[in-house]
Formats: sequence, C-alpha cells, structure tokens
Amino acid sequence: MSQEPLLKARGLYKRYGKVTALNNCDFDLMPGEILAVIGDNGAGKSSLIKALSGAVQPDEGEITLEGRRVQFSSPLEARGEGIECVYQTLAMSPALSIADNMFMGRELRKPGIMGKWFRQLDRPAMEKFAREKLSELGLMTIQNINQAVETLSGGQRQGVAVARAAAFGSKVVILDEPTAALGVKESRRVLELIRDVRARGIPIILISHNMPHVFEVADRIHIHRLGSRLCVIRPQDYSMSDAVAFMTGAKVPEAAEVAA
Ligand SMILES: Nc1ncnc2c1ncn2[C@@H]1O[C@H](COP(=O)(O)OP(=O)(O)OP(=O)(O)O)[C@@H](O)[C@H]1O
Repeated sequence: MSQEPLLKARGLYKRYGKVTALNNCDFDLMPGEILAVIGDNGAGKSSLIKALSGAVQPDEGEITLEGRRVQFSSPLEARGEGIECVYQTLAMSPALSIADNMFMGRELRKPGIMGKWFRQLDRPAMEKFAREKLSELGLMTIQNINQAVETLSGGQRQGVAVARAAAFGSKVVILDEPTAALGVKESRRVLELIRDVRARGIPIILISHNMPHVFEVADRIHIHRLGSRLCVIRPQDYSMSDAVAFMTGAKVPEAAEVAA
C-alpha cells in the first residue's frame, strides 16, 4: 500500500467478561475506498465498527485518523471528527419528520442572544438542507420532507439514514448491514447510494453478510475471524466461496493475502 490509511487501528482488544470480542485487531481504511468487513456471526465485526465510531471504547490498542491518534468516548465525538455510522438498528425517531431525523442532535437554530439550546429551531434551513442532501443522493422519491419517518418504506428509511451519514460524514461513512431488511429494488438503491458517496471522495466501511452485494461494490474486503483481521482480499482475485471459506476457517489464506 503506497498511500497512508485514512483510518487505522492497531492491536485493538475489547473484552466482555470472558468473551473477547476484539483480539489484537488491526484495521486499515484507505482514502476513497469502499471497504467491506465480513465475518461469521459473533466474529467481532460490530465490536470493531463500534470501536471505530466511538460507541464502545477498546480496552487496549490505538486508533488513528489521518495519522493522528484519536480516542472517542462517544459516537458524538466521532461524528465531530467526521465519522458517521449507521448501526444495524437504525437510530431514527419514527414519529419525527425526515428533516428532523437528519439533524437529530445537531439541529440548526436561528441566531439570537439566548444560549444555543434555547434559540428557536431554524426549520426552513433544516428542510432546505435535508431536501438538498436527499436530492444530491437521488432520493427525491421522498415527496415530503415533513413526512414522519414511520410512514416511509424500509428502503426509504434506510435511504434517509444513509443520506444523513453521507451528509455529515465528512471523512468516513460506516454502514452496518444497510441492506439486511430490504427488498431487491430497495437494496439496489442503497448500493447505488454507497457508490455515490464514494464518488464524492468519502470512503465507506460496509459491514455485510450479503456476499453478492459485497463482491459487487467493495474495492477491498477485510475478513474478520475470531475477533481480529484474518486477511484483506480484492474481490476480483477471489470467489465468494473462497471468502466464505476464509471466514469460517475452512480455508487458510496465504501470507500474501493477509497483507493485501
Ligand atoms: N455488550 C456485550 N456484552 C457481552 N458480550 C458482547 C457484547 N457485545 C458483543 N458481545 C460478544 O462479542 C462477540 C462479538 O460480537 P459482535 O457483535 O462484535 O460480532 P459480529 O461479528 O458483529 O456478529 P454478527 O454478525 O452476529 O452481528 C460475540 O461473542 C458477542 O456475543
């Protein structure tokens, strides 16, 4: 690798009692790439992305962003550094509108003399921003920005979550199983969104069990096994069954594959 990783982790450990979810785990995300993270159930994929996005704090190890050491004590801190994560369980407020959901926790407020949290919400500005972002990402099938999220289809909801991450994730967008609950058409749209985000120069970490999706969009595939990175492969060099064999331990990668 000639370039420096944008986001890098070395020697991460995360223990939950007797379970070691991350076991001396390394990780590299290169600028502008779609990196898929795959692994068996319980391999530690979610623990890894939670550590990278501030949702859990590793017990040991080091994370660097653009060469600078970072320690996130919450997802809010990671967001402040431009790392946005869409978790498996979409963190949305169903009763709130699309625009409100896009801004959750960082609402725009009108200027005024009062303290920040007492100032009036700037609804027109938030709606304008949400509309612009959704249209940038080709999500204008959503007609009404004030529509409650609970009235959207699964695909539209996922689209809003991805749009939110893409809008605010200035450095890294992390998507945990973004197509898991979706139909064929809706999955397609989310895969297109992922490519759109990359086209804007923002790298994406995609956690997925869906091998065809992974092989379709990923530039590289990080294979996670027993709490750490087993190897990194390029989809054009291996078949899906090779990847599954690595994941499950049925096949052991060569040294060269580990360093890819
Ligand atoms: N909060 C927690 N408390 C206790 N154990 C946990 C916790 N979170 C994760 N684990 C354990 O850590 C291990 C790794 O879990 P993790 O969710 O990271 O795996 P995963 O690869 O994302 O799995 P899946 O594909 O099934 O979502 C598992 O054995 C899991 O039971």
